[in-house]
Amino acid sequence: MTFGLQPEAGAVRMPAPVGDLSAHAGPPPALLFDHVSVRFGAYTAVNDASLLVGDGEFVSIVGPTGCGKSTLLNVAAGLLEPSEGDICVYGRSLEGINADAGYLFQADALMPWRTALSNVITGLEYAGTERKAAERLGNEWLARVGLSGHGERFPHEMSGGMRKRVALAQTLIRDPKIVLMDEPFSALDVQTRVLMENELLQLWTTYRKSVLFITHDLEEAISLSDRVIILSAGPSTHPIAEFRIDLPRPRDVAEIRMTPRFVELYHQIWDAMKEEVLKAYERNQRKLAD
Ligand SMILES: Nc1ncnc2c1ncn2[C@@H]1O[C@H](COP(=O)(O)OP(=O)(O)OP(=O)(O)O)[C@@H](O)[C@H]1O
Repeated sequence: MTFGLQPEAGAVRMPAPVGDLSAHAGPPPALLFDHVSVRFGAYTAVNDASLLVGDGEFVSIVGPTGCGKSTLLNVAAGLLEPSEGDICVYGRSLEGINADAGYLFQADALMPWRTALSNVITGLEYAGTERKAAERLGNEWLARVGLSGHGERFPHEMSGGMRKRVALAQTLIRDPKIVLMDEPFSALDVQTRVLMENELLQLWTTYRKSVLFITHDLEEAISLSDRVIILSAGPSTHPIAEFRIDLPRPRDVAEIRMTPRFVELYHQIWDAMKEEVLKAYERNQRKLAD
């Protein structure tokens, strides 16, 4: 069975659950969800989910609201233990926090009492890096995310886009092999969002991290990713389809959205997703009526 790394060109719809890992060949993937289920009390949020992120691959997960996207990301981060199944990081079963992963959330996780530079180097400080060396590296990273000369600003003195850049530098300065991103740009205005998406792609091209990216936004998922995985509506979420995104790189996320191939992929993926979105919407309406 094709398991993600080399699906055929174009759209590849996979049966649910996507789960036969035995046929996966090649080097161990950065992340492997092996028949993962997550229950919160009697509620089954995720049921028998299997998926992988190859080394250096950019994979997005999309799905209806509340279906379990963040839950899967928390499992990958080691913040949440699966009720069943296993999560492997570069071939090794994960126990505790995923030390190979950096995490970027939707909400700002910057410390308001620290300057941009001081926020960027927080992780290095905890790791015991000498202050001068940490500051030198911190300034390099601020330059890489377009914030040269802004190191002394406090979070309240920066725009949402600038704060997001600081958060990105804060995550990448620790050189994680894997970056877990939970709707990192959803709070930004449309223009800033496009700028940040392009910057993320440039950084990804340079440093080739393995990325698992969660988003509601199908356009964002297609324009950034190598593969897009669709989750079913909750409860008992699991992958229902995956699509290889065969758009050329390097990409400009605004321009790529105008291309015929992008539009074609969008239609194919939306076709696979809309039934689940509708199901989730109807369930939410019923909950509100109860
Ligand atoms: N700690 C928890 N305890 C109980 N239920 C939880 C917990 N965390 C998540 N859930 C439930 O699990 C389901 C999936 O939640 P999750 O946050 O993973 O969904 P999501 O797809 O990321 O949501 P959104 O689209 O709103 O960002 C939801 O019904 C949620 O209420």
